[in-house]
Amino acid sequence: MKIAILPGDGIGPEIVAQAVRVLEKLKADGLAVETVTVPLGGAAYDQYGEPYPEATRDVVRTADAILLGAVGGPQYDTLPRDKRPERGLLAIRKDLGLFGNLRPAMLYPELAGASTLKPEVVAGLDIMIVRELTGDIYFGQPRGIHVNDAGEREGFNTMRYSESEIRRIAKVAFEIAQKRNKKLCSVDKANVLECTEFWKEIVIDVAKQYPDVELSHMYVDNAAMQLVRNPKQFDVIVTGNIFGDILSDEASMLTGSIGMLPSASLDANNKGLYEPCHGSAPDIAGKNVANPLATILSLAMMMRYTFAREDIAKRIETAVQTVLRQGYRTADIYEAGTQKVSCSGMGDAVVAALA
Ligand SMILES: NC(=O)c1ccc[n+]([C@@H]2O[C@H](COP(=O)([O-])OP(=O)(O)OC[C@H]3O[C@@H](n4cnc5c(N)ncnc54)[C@H](O)[C@@H]3O)[C@@H](O)[C@H]2O)c1
Ligand SMILES: CC(C)[C@H](C(=O)O)[C@@H](O)C(=O)O
Ligand SMILES: [Mg+2]
Repeated sequence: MKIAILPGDGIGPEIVAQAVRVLEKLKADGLAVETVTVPLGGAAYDQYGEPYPEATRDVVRTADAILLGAVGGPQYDTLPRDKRPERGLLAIRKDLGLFGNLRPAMLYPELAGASTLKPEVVAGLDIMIVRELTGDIYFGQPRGIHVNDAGEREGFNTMRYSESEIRRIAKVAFEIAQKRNKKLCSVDKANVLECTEFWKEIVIDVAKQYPDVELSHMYVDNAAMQLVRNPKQFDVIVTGNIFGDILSDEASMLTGSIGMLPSASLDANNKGLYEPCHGSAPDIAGKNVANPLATILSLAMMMRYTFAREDIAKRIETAVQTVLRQGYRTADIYEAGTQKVSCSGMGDAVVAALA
């Protein structure tokens, strides 16, 4: 296994360090792992003047899988847009064709009280959000900020989806639904946006190949509401890039904290980039208080999806469950009666639980 490690910015290096310790433990137990660490985002800009430099590109293109922390920070927000950390992240996703973004929102029973929702609303929650990751308003041309015909400054982006882009993500979502509870909800804004009306049409067509999956449709505004009203009505959700970005952050809070939500970004051959759904959290960076579990759980997803090592994925997930059962909590999921630990303290606990 050749794994590229991209710590990134803010809390990125702190949380990735804990996942790397898990990897080192697996290596000590006999797993053949080779890692290479390269910068992305602000860290890459600082070193190379580019958020996705050639040195990083060369490594990630030949790696089997990539583990990323997070990118971004206020010190980079005034750079020209093409130099910003977030552009580096979009560039790596596009460059590697990572169109299928899986964001599972699962509640560990031990964290039922950490959710801001009533325990009975979230108990047993297990949703998979399938977010399209290389299209939509994120990449559509034209875009920019210009002076319009009326002489006024104007910002604009373009929402676009081609038929093949919709077909391939719908296929991923139907196949995941087939392996789960066979319920797929496609989220759109077909009542207003032609682009997503087209999305809906194509998803309905793809559904003909999956008669065993029950397909439903929901407008994104309603979906945002339903996710907090009755999240357990969902099994798999498939949606475009921008709606998926927003709904997955919303879903993360159902699980107790955004620090719990992992993700996989896959290409057509299950080569993947694995990262927590959250950002670089500049407000807590450098304090050793961030929750590393989303990153550690992202490593579990890597074992499952890229390396087809369900046994190792389960081993990591079981270790996470064990430390939660033992009562260890980082600040974001802390409740009275549990034991508060630092980011590296949580890493210690997970490594010990792996033994
Ligand atoms: N995939 C990515 O790399 C990614 C994702 C989202 C945002 N960003 C970038 O991150 C920067 C900050 O963005 P933001 O503040 O909107 O979102 P954020 O996810 O970084 O932080 C939102 C809030 O959640 C908290 N939080 C996030 N992760 C946590 C963790 N592991 N443990 C404990 N608390 C955690 C933060 O402290 C903050 O209060 C921006 O530059 C943004 O562009 C990057
Ligand atoms: C940082 C940003 C480009 C990114 C996105 O919008 O996809 C982030 O919010 C995410 O969810 O991974
Ligand atoms: Mg996001």
